[in-house]
Amino acid sequence: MSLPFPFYFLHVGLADVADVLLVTWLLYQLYKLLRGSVALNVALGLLSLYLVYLVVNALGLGLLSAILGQFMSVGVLASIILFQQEIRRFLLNVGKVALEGGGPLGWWRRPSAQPSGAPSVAAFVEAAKSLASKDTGALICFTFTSDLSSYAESGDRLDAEPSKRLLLAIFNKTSPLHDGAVIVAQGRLVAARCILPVSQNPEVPAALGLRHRAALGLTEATDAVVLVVSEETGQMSLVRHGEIHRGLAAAELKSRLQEWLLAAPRPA
Ligand SMILES: Nc1ncnc2c1ncn2[C@@H]1O[C@H](COP(=O)(O)OP(=O)(O)OP(=O)(O)O)[C@@H](O)[C@H]1O
Repeated sequence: MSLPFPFYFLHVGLADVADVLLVTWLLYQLYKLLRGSVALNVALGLLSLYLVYLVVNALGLGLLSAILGQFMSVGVLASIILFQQEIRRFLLNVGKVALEGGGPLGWWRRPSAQPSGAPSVAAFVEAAKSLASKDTGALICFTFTSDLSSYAESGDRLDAEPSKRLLLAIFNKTSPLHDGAVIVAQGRLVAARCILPVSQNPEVPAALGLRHRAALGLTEATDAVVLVVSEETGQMSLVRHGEIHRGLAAAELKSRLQEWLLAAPRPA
């Protein structure tokens, strides 16, 4: 069925309108899923390449069109490889909703039934101070819009209220949970012993070992803020957007963390 307002050369039917609305909704869900991660930049790069391909094709530039066409023909396979983390996360969420039930909207990134809002920083700062004074290492990641569930899955699930005592118990050198990172989301300790992606940036100072490189790696790929306590030097650092702020005093750590956690966008 055609609408009563056919455009000049287009015949717009109701099915076309529904089609466009569905694609818009899908693209919005995709944006929400990728927002805050490098995958969004990759997706935008691929989209730009596809638009160039369409223009080149329409202009009839044979050679360029053939070259870009080669990329496009392997596009689906390349996308699966490039977005394997996101596809896995998406399928995990679909499976979770199928098992636990829930409405049709927001199923892509349904927030957990945890209290929302920024976590109180006092417990983290007090724990960091105490760990630093005993030269005990720690790695604590605060997540905002980026979904860190794939990293949380690499460790042990906790879902606990953050407290200084609990953080000290986790990072105690004799604790089976002390290795790796703790992930904090929506004011809860989600998981411990998590493995983070290590930064490959050649400009990272050689003095920084794997703990600091892991903090940098995560913040290069996501909008997380990471608190690091060095086992070697007892220094406290904060990492955000792939940048490290080292040797912070407790007061500075507290004010920066407070500022960053409050300024950060909440998940949709
Ligand atoms: N990819 C990773 N994800 C999470 N934690 C990691 C990762 N790699 C290393 N770690 C943690 O860092 C510890 C090793 O730290 P390493 O001494 O190499 O780093 P560092 O940056 O020099 O830190 P420190 O100053 O505390 O010694 C490991 O025992 C582990 O707990």
